[in-house]
This record gives sequence, C-alpha cells and structure tokens, in this order.
Amino acid sequence: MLSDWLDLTLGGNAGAIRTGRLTTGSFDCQGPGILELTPEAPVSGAHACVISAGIHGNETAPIELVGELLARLEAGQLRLGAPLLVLLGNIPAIRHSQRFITTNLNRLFRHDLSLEGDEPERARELMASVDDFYQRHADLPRLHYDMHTAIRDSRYPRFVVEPFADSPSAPLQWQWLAAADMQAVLHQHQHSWTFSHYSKHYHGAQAFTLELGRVAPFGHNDMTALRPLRHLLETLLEGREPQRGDPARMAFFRVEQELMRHAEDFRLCFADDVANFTEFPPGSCLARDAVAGDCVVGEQPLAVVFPNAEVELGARAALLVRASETPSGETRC
Ligand SMILES: O=C(O)CCC(=O)N[C@@H](CCC(=O)O)C(=O)O
Ligand SMILES: [Zn+2]
Repeated sequence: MLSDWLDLTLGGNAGAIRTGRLTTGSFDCQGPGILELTPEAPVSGAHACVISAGIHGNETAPIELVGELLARLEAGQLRLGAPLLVLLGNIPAIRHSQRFITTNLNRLFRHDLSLEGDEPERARELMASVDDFYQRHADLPRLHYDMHTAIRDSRYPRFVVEPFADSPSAPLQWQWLAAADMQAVLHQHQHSWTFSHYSKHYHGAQAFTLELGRVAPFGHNDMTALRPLRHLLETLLEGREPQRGDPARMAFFRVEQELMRHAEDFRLCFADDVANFTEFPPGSCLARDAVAGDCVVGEQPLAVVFPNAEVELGARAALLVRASETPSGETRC
C-alpha cells in the first residue's frame, strides 16, 4: 500500500512495494526513497512536480507532511492530476535522526561532483531521478519544492530560500507561497549547489527550499501550521490552479555574504538561542575564526540566517542578509 511506503523505506524494506494502483492513477517505487505517481488523466495546465523531504535526516516535519499527502491520495480524498516525484533524501541519516552521516547532502547537487561516499552517491541517484522525471514530462512546466526545517527558531518560522539563477522566479510563485502562509523569502546571491538550486540551474524549474519551522522529532511537529502549505501541494498534485495570496504579506531578504568556517578554532559571538533573521548593528562581531579573523558587521546592519558553528571546515557557517524591497533581491537604499 502506498501509505506504507514511508515506513517500509525507513525500515529498510523499500523493495517490498514496487508498483501499484490508485483510484486516479498509479505509482512506481523506482528505488529507495524514490516514488513516482502518474495520473490516469493528467489535467491540462498541470506541473511536473517534485517534492523532496529528509535531505537532512533530523528534519521530520516535511516527512510527516509527505505521509499525510500519500495517505489522503490512497484514501481517494485527493484526485491525482499531475505527475509527481516524491523523494526522501538521506535515508540512513533519517534512521539515525541526524542531519547527515558523513557530509552535508545539500551541498552536493552538481554535475561535476567528484566526491565518493554514501552521501555523494545518494546525490547522484537523486539528480538522476530528477533528470529522468523532467525529461519524461518535458511538455509540462517544472516545479520543485525541497522541504526542510531549521535548527534554530526564526523570526519568520516558515520561509522560502530562492536559489540563485540567471532568470528570476515566476512572480506567480510568490502569490502561491503567500497563500501557503510562507512568511518570508530569502534570495540567494550566488550558486549554492543545494537540491532546489539543482532543479532551477540545470532544469529551469521553479524551485525553492522551504523552511517549515524548527527541527523536532517525529510526532512533535506542529502540523496544523503547515495546513496552508499542504493545501498548496494538494492543489498542485491534483493539477488545479493554486490559490493566490498577497506577496506583500511576506518579508523579502537577500543574502549579502556567506560566512564561512575556515578554522578548527571557530566560534559565533552570539548565543545559541539567537533566532534566524536577528539583526546586528554596525560594529558587531559575529564570528571569530583563527584563520580568517573576526567577522564584523560593516556600515549597514546585517541579519543572520542558519548560523551554525559546527559545520565542516570550508563550509557555510551562516548567511548574512538584508531586507530587500522585491522578491528578486533589490536592496533598500
Ligand atoms: O537551520 C539551519 O542551520 C539549516 C537548515 C537547512 O537545512 N537549510 C538548508 C537551506 C538550503 C538553501 O540554502 O537553499 C541548508 O542549509 O541546506
Ligand atoms: Zn535542512
């Protein structure tokens, strides 16, 4: 049964179900954590939808959300109207309730990846499944929502990260995401090799990272806060036109700088309970790095997003951001 897919996959029995039928389509388990749903009758205007969760193994709310969607499809409460690829990212890390096992999977989505190991191998499998899916549905507009939760509290608990690309995202996306009760948008200023960036950069998909609250164990997530997003996902998988909200309800930010960790001896200068999007005035010391020196805020205030002193050497330890007036990241004067 489709609703057993998550449990079987996480229990190491991914091979126990292969293909099956729904009232309105069929499903095909193409590999561990790789599930494609195909409608009997695709609805005109439908998107080729990719929904991914568990790219970081301790981020459980998105996995629970996928479980809710599959259960409602199986129960016939939703009519499948769009091709849908559901991906569960780092399966061993989910089993261990860890962000990753050896290296951060969400930095490996690039065609020239040369690393070896379990996470690089998984990135290759996921990239190949996305390539194959979009190629087989080449006539449809492409969409990818990669769902995460954040390590810290956030001033905006639900926010969107818009990957960098040459062309801006479709303005309609901000209307859909506002209706889904996303509260802020963070525009990336450079390539980041995340999963959503992969779909946007290599496939021209409308692709975003969605941060959906704070990391919590299974069963401890506030799923009611995610109802509006569930509604958006349901509408898309039914192939219907999503509701539109007012993007002016969301706060827009752009990344000014990535703070990198260079030294073993690296620390952030603020407390662990400082929330994402907290602003620091000019002159504040944000980090001390024995190799790179101090990171100090310049003439304009900066806010911190995803600060994490525990990242690998050479990895991003925080995004330093400023408010912008528009989704594509123009900064206020
Ligand atoms: O809370 C944190 O520090 C990390 C939450 C998380 O996993 N965020 C993603 C964002 C991806 C992006 O920049 O698009 C990540 O760090 O991979
Ligand atoms: Zn994550």
